[in-house]
Amino acid sequence: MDMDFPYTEDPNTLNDIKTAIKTIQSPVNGIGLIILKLFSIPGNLIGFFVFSVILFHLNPIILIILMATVVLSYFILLRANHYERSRKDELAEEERKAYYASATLSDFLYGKDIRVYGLKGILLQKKKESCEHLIHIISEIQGKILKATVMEAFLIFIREGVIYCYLIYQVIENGLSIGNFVMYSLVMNRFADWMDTTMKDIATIGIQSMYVSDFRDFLKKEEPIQVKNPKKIPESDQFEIELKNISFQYPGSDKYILKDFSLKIKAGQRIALVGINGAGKTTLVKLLTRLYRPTEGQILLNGIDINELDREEYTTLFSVIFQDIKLFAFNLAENITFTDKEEEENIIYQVLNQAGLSEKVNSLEHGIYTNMLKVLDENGIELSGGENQKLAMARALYKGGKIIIMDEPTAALDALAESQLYKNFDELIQKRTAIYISHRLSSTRFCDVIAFIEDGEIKEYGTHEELMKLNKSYANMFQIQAVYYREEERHVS
Ligand SMILES: Nc1ncnc2c1ncn2[C@@H]1O[C@H](COP(=O)(O)OP(=O)(O)OP(=O)(O)O)[C@@H](O)[C@H]1O
Repeated sequence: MDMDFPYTEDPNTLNDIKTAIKTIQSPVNGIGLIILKLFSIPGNLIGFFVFSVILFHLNPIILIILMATVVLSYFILLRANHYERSRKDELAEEERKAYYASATLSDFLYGKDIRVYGLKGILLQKKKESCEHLIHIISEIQGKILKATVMEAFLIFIREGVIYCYLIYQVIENGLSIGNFVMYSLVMNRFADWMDTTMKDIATIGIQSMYVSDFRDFLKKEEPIQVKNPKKIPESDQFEIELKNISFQYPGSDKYILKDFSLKIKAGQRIALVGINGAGKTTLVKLLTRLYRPTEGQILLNGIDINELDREEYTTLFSVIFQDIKLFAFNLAENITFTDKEEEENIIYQVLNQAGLSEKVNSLEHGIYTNMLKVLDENGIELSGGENQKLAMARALYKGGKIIIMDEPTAALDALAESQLYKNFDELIQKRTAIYISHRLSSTRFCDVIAFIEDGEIKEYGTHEELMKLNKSYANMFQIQAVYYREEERHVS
C-alpha cells in the first residue's frame, strides 16, 4: 500500500509481489518452512554424531561411503531446488496473467465491454494460454525434481547394497552373529537416514532463505524516496510551485516526455495546461503530486524542493480530480470523506450542494448513506458519468487541499456544462492555487494564464487574449472548437 507509485506500473515488481506473498503466506514455504526445519535439525544432528562414532569404530570406510552417497544426494536435491527457483519469475508472471484474465472476466466493471465487444473469447483464450504455459513450466520443474528423486533412489540402492554386502561378508568371513547383523544394519540405516534428513533440511533452509531474502529486498523497495529529516511545509493558504528545468522519462523508456521544462505557478494563480493528446499534461500532474520523480530538475514549493518535504504531509496539500474517477463500494458519504465519521454530515451535504449533486442525493431513500455500486449491495446506486464527476468534485472540496488540480474530469459533460462547472468550481476554491487541464479551451479561458504544451515543452504561454493575439496553435485550436461550441449553443437554445 505504501509502495512507491512507479512500482505499481512495473511488471517485474508485480512478479516480485507474487513471489513475496508465497514466501510468507504458508507454513510449508519460506519463513514457516525454515522455522520447521530449524526445530528438526538439532535432534537429527545428535543422532548423527552418536551413530557416526559407533560406525567409525565398526569400519571408517563404510562411514565414508555412507557420507559420500548422502552428500551426493544433497547436491542433486540442491540442483533441483535451484532450478525451481530459477523459474520463479516466469511462474509469477504466468500466474499473474492467468489471474488477470480470470479477475477481468468476473469484474462487473468490465461487464459492458465484455458483452458489447465480445471479449469473453479473447479473455478465455488468454487465460487458457497462461494456464498452459504455467502447466508447461510446472511440469519442467517437476521433471527435474523427479529426475533428482530417481537419482537419489539409485544412491540409496547403492548405499543399502554396500551396507548389506559388507555385513553379509562379515557374517560369512568373520562369523558376525545374526543379532549383531541386525544391530549394525539398523545403525547404518538410521545413520544414513539422519544424515540424509539433516542435509535435506540444510538444503531446504538454504533455498528458502533465498526466497526470504527476495522478500526482504521487496520490502526495501517500499519507500525508496524516504526523506530523513523532512523540512516543514510553510504555514500558508497559498502556495507557489516552480518547475525548474524538469526532464522526465518513464522507467524503462528512453523517450523524454518532458525536456528541460520550466514553469512558475504563482501563489493563488489559476493556470490552464492545454495541448493535444499525449503532450505530457497528466505526466506533469504525476510529477507535481510526487507519484513520479523527475529524471532531472527540481520542483519547488514556496522555494523548497518538494523532495525535502515529508511525502504524506505534502500529499495532503492537494485536492486532485483525475481523468478516471474511481468509485468504491462504500456508501456515498464514505466515497467523499473516506472515513466512517458520521458527525460531518453537514459538511458532506454542503460539498454535495456545491458540486451540484444535492438534488440527486435528496431523491435517494437513504440520502448520503446510500450504498454505491451493486457489487456488495443489490440496491447500490450507479451514478451517471456526469454525476460521478460531480461526486469527484465534492470529494476534492471536502478534502480542502490548498492546491487544486483538475485533470480533465469533465469529459462526460457537454461543453457548456463543463465550462459552467469549471467556473463554479473556481469560485468555490476561492484564492487557492489551481491547475486546470482540459481539451475544451473555452472551459479554461478564464484562467489567469494558459500554457500550451506540445511535445513536452511549453510552446505558448499567456492569457487567453494574448494567445489569441499570437494567432498560433492555441488560437487555431480555439477557433476550430468554437465552431462546435456555437453549434452546441444553438442546439441547447
Ligand atoms: N506509465 C507510463 N509509462 C510509459 N509511458 C507513459 C506512461 N504514462 C504515460 N506515458 C506516455 O507519456 C506520454 C504523455 O502522456 P500524458 O498522459 O502525460 O499525456 P496528456 O497530455 O495528459 O494526454 P491526454 O490529453 O490524452 O490526457 C504519452 O506518450 C504516453 O504514452
